[in-house]
Amino acid sequence: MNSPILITGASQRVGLALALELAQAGHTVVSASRHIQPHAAHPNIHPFQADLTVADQRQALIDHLHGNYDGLRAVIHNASLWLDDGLDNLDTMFRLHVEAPYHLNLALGELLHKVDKADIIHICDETSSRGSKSHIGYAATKAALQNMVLSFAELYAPKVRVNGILPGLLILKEGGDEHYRQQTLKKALLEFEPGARPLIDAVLFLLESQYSTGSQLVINGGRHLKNRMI
Ligand SMILES: NC(=O)C1=CN([C@@H]2O[C@H](COP(=O)(O)OP(=O)(O)OC[C@H]3O[C@@H](n4cnc5c(N)ncnc54)[C@H](OP(=O)(O)O)[C@@H]3O)[C@@H](O)[C@H]2O)C=CC1
Ligand SMILES: Nc1nc2c(c(=O)[nH]1)N=C([C@H](O)[C@@H](O)CO)CN2
Repeated sequence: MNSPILITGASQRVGLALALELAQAGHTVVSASRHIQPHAAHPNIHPFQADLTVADQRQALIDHLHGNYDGLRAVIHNASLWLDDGLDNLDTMFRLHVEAPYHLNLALGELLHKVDKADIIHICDETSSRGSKSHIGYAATKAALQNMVLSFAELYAPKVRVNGILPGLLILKEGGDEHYRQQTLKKALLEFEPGARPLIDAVLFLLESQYSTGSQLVINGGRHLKNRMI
């Protein structure tokens, strides 16, 4: 059976590392993002160019999956923009973090139900459960993404498991200064920049897991325990 894993936002950084790991393990990966990167080439990775904030392009991805594959092994919602606050940015992040996963999950349910075990994984953020005064809109739209884990887990059980991953720091934004880097690292008990590995490990765990649905895996280096008042 021809049942790939769809990863949104796999053109760079964490999503790309995840796509390569799954492709090297023998999975077919459909990678959907706005840009197609030559360095992301792998015979098992099938790139699909789409801006997922645009309804027609999102629908083209859905039609492509229905037209070319018999089933879907997993959908991983990784595509994201970490934008500053502002009305336009809030709208863009709402369309990417909420509207796109909502429509994709509903439209791809039939394909997911065609395989024996299927997974949907929402890549959220630890700020989706505690807020962020510097990225209010980002945290709020990721919170909605986190909330949809619960609804879709209930809707699609038992055949499709739906889980969330809440990372703290993975990879710092390029171009940040050393002071910002040190300040950010110090926010966790484990004071290093972990890269994509913790998220890849969490995805591999969920893909193998038989008994997790509607759950949230937090990978934040113990950030919630740092500088506690008591
Ligand atoms: N980096 C970190 O420390 C942390 C990351 N996370 C989460 O982990 C995930 C991976 O993080 P990271 O690798 O840093 O994310 P990046 O911001 O580096 O990459 C996000 C991906 O989303 C894609 N994307 C952005 N806009 C759109 C769009 N409109 N349509 C389709 N694809 C889009 C980008 O590709 P393109 O530009 O080609 O469209 C890119 O591949 C994200 O969900 C992020 O929120 C959570 C906590 C911390
Ligand atoms: N889509 C993205 N989301 C997030 C990013 C990013 O670069 N792209 N970065 C962060 C920060 O690294 C943060 O965790 C530490 O300052 C959060 N989300």
